[in-house]
Amino acid sequence: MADLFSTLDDAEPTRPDVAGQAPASPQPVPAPIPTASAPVAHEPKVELATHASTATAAATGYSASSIEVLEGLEPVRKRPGMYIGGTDERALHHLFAEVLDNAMDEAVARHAKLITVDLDADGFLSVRDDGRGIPVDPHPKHPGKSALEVVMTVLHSGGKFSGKAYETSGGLHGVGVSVVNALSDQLDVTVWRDGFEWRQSFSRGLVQAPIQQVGPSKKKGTRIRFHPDEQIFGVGAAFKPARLYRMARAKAYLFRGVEIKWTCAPERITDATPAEATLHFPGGLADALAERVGELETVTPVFAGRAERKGEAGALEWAVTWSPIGFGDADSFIASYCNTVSTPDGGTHEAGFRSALVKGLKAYGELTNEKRAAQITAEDVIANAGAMISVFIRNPEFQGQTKDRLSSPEGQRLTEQLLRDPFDHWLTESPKQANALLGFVIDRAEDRLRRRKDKEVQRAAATRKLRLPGKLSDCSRQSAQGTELFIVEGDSAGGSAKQARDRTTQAILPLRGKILNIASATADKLRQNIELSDLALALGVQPGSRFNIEDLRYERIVIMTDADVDGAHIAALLITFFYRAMPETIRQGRLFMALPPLYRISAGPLSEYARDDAHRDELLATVFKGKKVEIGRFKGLGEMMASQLKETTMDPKKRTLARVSLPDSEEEIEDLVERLMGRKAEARYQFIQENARFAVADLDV
Ligand SMILES: Nc1ncnc2c1ncn2[C@@H]1O[C@H](COP(=O)(O)OP(=O)(O)OP(=O)(O)O)[C@@H](O)[C@H]1O
Ligand SMILES: [Mg+2]
Ligand SMILES: [Mg+2]
Repeated sequence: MADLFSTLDDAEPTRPDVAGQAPASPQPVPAPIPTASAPVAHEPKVELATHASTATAAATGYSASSIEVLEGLEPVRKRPGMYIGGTDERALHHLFAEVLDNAMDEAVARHAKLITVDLDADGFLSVRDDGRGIPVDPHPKHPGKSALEVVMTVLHSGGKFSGKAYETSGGLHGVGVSVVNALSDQLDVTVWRDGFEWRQSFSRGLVQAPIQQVGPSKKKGTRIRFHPDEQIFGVGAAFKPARLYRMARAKAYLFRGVEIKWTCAPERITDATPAEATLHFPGGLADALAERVGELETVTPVFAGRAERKGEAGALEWAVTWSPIGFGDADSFIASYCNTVSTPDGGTHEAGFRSALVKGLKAYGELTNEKRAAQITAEDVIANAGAMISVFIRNPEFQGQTKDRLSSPEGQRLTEQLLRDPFDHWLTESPKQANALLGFVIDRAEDRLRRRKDKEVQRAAATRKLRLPGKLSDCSRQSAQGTELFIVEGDSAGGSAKQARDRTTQAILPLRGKILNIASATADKLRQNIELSDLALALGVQPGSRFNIEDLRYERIVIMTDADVDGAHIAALLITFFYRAMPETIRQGRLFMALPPLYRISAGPLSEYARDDAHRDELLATVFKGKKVEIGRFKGLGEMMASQLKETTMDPKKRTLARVSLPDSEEEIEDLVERLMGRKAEARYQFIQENARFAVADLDV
């Protein structure tokens, strides 16, 4: 062993740190420490090492021959995840992003004006631009190969490393199109350049034939036509026109100097995606945001603009607005881009954006003597903002090849720098909108501070007297009067409910999974059920004989589950639990069911929620009669936005609750419980389906 170690030291004679860490003196070295110039001492040891590793190899099957070096594009096919983030639908569409990014780089460098995207009937996707065309002359470092072939088959080959051929490009690794090539069962490149048309074809990254000069041509540009490999993406994997169209459209908004022509074989389209479209948006991000915001009422008009750095490359375009009720499917959003590459995970440019907004608002607060502005944080500014930002910088750094997050510090510096002045101007220019925005953001800050305080009070209260379950989000009011506990199915619905509630009077307790089937459970089992004992804790009562309605910590108990069969089952279990363990809650009319809607029906600006199929049909026949409607079905509470949940189900001013009541005779009750809870799953399922809204729930509040 000792010999082996010294051999390892020998192997790195140039590493000073290793030499420095050699055992301290005194060193009774039997032989001189071998160096590179002492081959005699060296040799036998190398042999020994070989010997030793062979012995290990025999035992483990792991030796030098186990270490593979993947050649050419093999690594891409072996580990696609590293290059395109997986092999799922998102990864598949990333192939399009790579090819489109390259065409867009040509456009942003002002060499191309027109990009054509076409998905044909056979599932081949073509992206063509009228730029300079990928160079086709022989590559100096790869004899016998054209630059085109090198670009297509060699990783880390490209014209975007030096900044000479492109100034601010989305491409930077020299990997993108070669990865697309590796993962396509067929890929054909056509280049028009220097008076000729050239072609070359590949399959799974391998050249099918040498580059071919097809004939003279006056055109210029590049076309990449490819078909994703089913061996990689799975049989039947295919591009989704809607997704491609959305990506192309988003791209066109990012550079007004480009026009994207979209065509798609009609037989591939299954939704409202157009078969043909010309995408050209001189209004840029301001238009993109206006379209996304639509008719929503906003706190201020859209704040949008563009700025460039003087003297060196670097530009910013932005558009932002604030909506008190969120933006359809989210309370806030930022769509960010760097060099036209979408960065869904954000990064430094978003940080710079937030920081410019916070600093600007705080400065404006100081200017107008609004002291409360001092407490604003980025969280408050962004909480209800809808924003789009696009930066152009030199040599950006992203995380990974899919470029989901921008990591160059330059992103923050540039964004903050270029946004500060215009934002300050915008604020001071129109005090009316500035004050509206500042007031709105201060409200958010105060909400946040109140929440924090609530939490502290809650915690203090919990340690002072009762032991409350950790997942309970209690309301801040101490007395029971006017308060409600919402028992919610699952953590995600719990999250939405927490956002949607009125913190003063509404408490939320999420329950996980299906609770125990009470009707058939023994008393012991019942006590052991954590979800149920948490529920009793939250209510402040003891189930069973020691129950005292005076202990109830809330005026109302509201069961809020999804409007589906599973939700109905959970609700049935809970009602039975209350009936068995604390029937007084029902007798005194303190137990309720929330009635979340199942559908959202809209036609233009008009929208209504429907509780169930019957309600939906009724609305369609009345309010929406003769209108072209869109019907959305909520899969669960967790899917609803906080604002929707509040409006439809939780806000005492707008919601409907159903009070749980008991049938008159004991007999009927037992029959109902037996049907709902008994061991006969069949009977229960049928009953719940027939009575999805519950026979026991009958009274509106
Ligand atoms: N449409 C095009 N027009 C002109 N040149 C192109 C085009 N597409 C690719 N190229 C050339 O091929 C090179 C390699 O493209 P590839 O997508 O593999 O890498 P990249 O764009 O440099 O970096 P990234 O891996 O970040 O995309 C580019 O740098 C560019 O020089
Ligand atoms: Mg590229
Ligand atoms: Mg390459």
